[in-house]
This record gives sequence, C-alpha cells and structure tokens, in this order.
Amino acid sequence: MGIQERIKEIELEMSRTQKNKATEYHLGLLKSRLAKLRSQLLEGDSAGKGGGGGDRDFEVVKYGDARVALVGFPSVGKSTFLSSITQTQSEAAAYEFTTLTCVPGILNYKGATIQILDLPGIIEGAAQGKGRGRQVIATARSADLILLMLDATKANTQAPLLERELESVGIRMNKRPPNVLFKPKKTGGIAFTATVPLTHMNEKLCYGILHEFKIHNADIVIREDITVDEFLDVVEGNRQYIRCLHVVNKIDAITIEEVDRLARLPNTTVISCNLNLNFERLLEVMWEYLELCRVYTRRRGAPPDFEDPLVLRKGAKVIDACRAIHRSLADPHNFRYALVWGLSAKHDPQRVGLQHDLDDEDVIQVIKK
Ligand SMILES: Nc1nc2c(ncn2[C@@H]2O[C@H](COP(=O)(O)OP(=O)(O)OP(=O)(O)O)[C@@H](O)[C@H]2O)c(=O)[nH]1
Ligand SMILES: [K+]
Ligand SMILES: [Mg+2]
Repeated sequence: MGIQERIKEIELEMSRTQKNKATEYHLGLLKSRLAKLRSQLLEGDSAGKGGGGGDRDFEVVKYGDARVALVGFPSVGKSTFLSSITQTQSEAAAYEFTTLTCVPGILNYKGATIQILDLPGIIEGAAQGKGRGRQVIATARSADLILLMLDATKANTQAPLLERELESVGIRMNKRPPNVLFKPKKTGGIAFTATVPLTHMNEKLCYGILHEFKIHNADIVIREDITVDEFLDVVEGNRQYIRCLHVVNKIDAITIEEVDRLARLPNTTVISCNLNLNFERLLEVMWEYLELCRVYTRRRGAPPDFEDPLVLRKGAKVIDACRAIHRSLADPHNFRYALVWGLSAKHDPQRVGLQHDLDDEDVIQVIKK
C-alpha cells in the first residue's frame, strides 16, 4: 500500500472513532502515525521523488530584507496585486491558472527592500501534488510572511481550505512553537515533566507517541497546556512557523455590510485591486507582520544616514547591527563600544555594548578599537 492510501485509511479510522476519554489514547496514536506518513511524503518530495523535483525555473533566489509569498486559489487577483504594488508586470487574466511559475517583484517600503512572490493558484489537494501545489507550498515555506489571498465573494470557504492545505505540510501560521523542551538522548530512558496541568494530553499518551517514533531516550519538559497535535509538532521538529495575513481582494464585488464583516476577522485586511482600495493600510499591516527593525548608521561627525537603514529583525541587538555593517565589526577585537540614539537609549546618546537591545529607528555609531 502506498503512503497516500495509508493516510486515507488512518483518516477514515479517525473519522469513525468517537472522541471521548476512552478513545483519547488510541486517537493520539493514530494522529502520530498520520503525522509520520505526512512527513515521509514531504521528505520524498525534497529527495526529488514525487512531484517536487526538476523545476529549476520555479526556484527564485532570495533577495532583499524579507520575502512575502502570495498564496491563493486561481484568479483571486494575486498577479494583479503584484503588478499594482511593484514594478513587475505579472500577466493577469479572467481564466484560471494564468500564472504557471514563480514571478518575483520588489517592493521598497520604509527603507526596506521586500521581495514579493506571485505564485500559481492552488486548489484543494495541492499538498498531495495537484497542479503546481507542491512547488507553491515549498516556496511558501521559504517566506517570512504569507499573504493568503482570497476572493471576497468566496472568502468564507477559501480560507479554511487553504489553511488546511498549508497545515498538512507543516506550515504553522500565526503560532509560536509550543513551550516544550524536547531533547532526544542516547541512553537513560524517557524523563517526563509537566510544569502545568495537562488537559489535552497525558504522560501515557506521550510515551505511546514517542514509542511510535521509536524514541526511547529523551528529556521532555512541557511548560504549557499543549494539544496532541502540538506535541507532534515538537517531536517531528520540521514545522515552519510563519506569519500569515488574509488579504480579501475584490471587495468591489460585495456589499458594504459584507466588507465590514470580513474586515473585522482576525489577521485580515480587505482590498480591491480594481479600485486601488486600501493598499496603504495593507502595506502598513504587512510591515507590522514582518516585524522588521530599521537602524540608521552614522559616522563620526556626520549626520545619520536616513536613506539606507540596516534592516534587522525585531529584537535585534547591537551585535546584529555590527554584523550587518561588516562581519568583522562584531568581533570583540575590533568593537570598542557603540553610541545609540533613539527609543532604546536611556539618554541620547547612550554608550552601549554588543548585547544592547535595539529599537526600530534607532541611530547607531560604532566605535572601533
Ligand atoms: N472585481 C474585481 N476583479 C479583480 C480584482 N483584482 C483582480 N481582478 C480580476 O480577477 C481576474 C484574475 O486576476 P489574476 O490577477 O490573473 O488572478 P491570479 O490570482 O493571479 O490568477 P492565477 O494566476 O490564474 O492563479 C482578472 O480578470 C482580474 O482583472 C478586483 O479587485 N476586483
Ligand atoms: K487568473
Ligand atoms: Mg496569477
């Protein structure tokens, strides 16, 4: 029996099993078997078996400070959107599957260079290799932000279908990794600790799942009330935690009441490419979701360079800024101290070391030895 059939079989068994205390353990084990098979499917892809291989023209080199992927059903307006916010013209048309490959564009925003990838439309079953599904999903995995583009007239059904496709290949949207320590070892058996009461899991199920994965020695410390699925995410370890924003396009085609309702959904921004509506707002939300941090450099005796900031991740320290200027600068042999002006500074300027936390729009001057 192939992997696909075994997946189908387990899904069927799960759907037939009633959910209650008595079946909790059994369902947990089925879930772990399912997770294992799905991972095998993914690994098969990256090894070039399955539908993933032989598509060099699909791969686009990462460029700029961050990468945003446009994912959605056919004809929701992904290409129209790319052509509206970048200089790149990606062919758009009223028929499905107009776009057949990955088309990159560049957006310059607030001093940052953001790569936007227009992708072919995906349909239900994409994760199993329908259409260009696998290549699209592999590209989505490499993004810092996924824009899940939806057609306003079908948003209610499209959103959950797309989410399921992406989740089935290990993409976790707008989630943080579970607060669990998991450390496989060579010997010593399983050491299990939960620092909080567990309401969806228990120690026995944890052992059962680890047994499924042939893990017999490991330290486990569970620090939050996780679900079985979250425990599997930790054990498998190949999940991709990515920010995701739902972009509802074509709001010109629905009633104002419906626009209002959609706009209030979590992680959602509504737009119309046809009417050029709400782009400013979308860019602001995108910026927020990318969690970037701009740091302006200044040379001794010169004003700060506000044109070309260092673009770092939120939470960046002085050491990250130094590395972005030049690798050798973060070396304690070269770095003496830095002067920092801005939100992170107690006074302007503050004299700081490599571990100082920077804030968006700080100004930095590095003093070398
Ligand atoms: N009413 C309306 N139509 C739009 C809007 N944006 C795009 N369209 C139309 O939707 C159709 C599909 O647009 P595309 O940009 O090709 O869609 P896509 O998602 O790239 O489609 P594929 O590449 O086939 O997956 C075109 O006829 C566009 O003119 C919009 O805001 N409102
Ligand atoms: K289209
Ligand atoms: Mg397109």
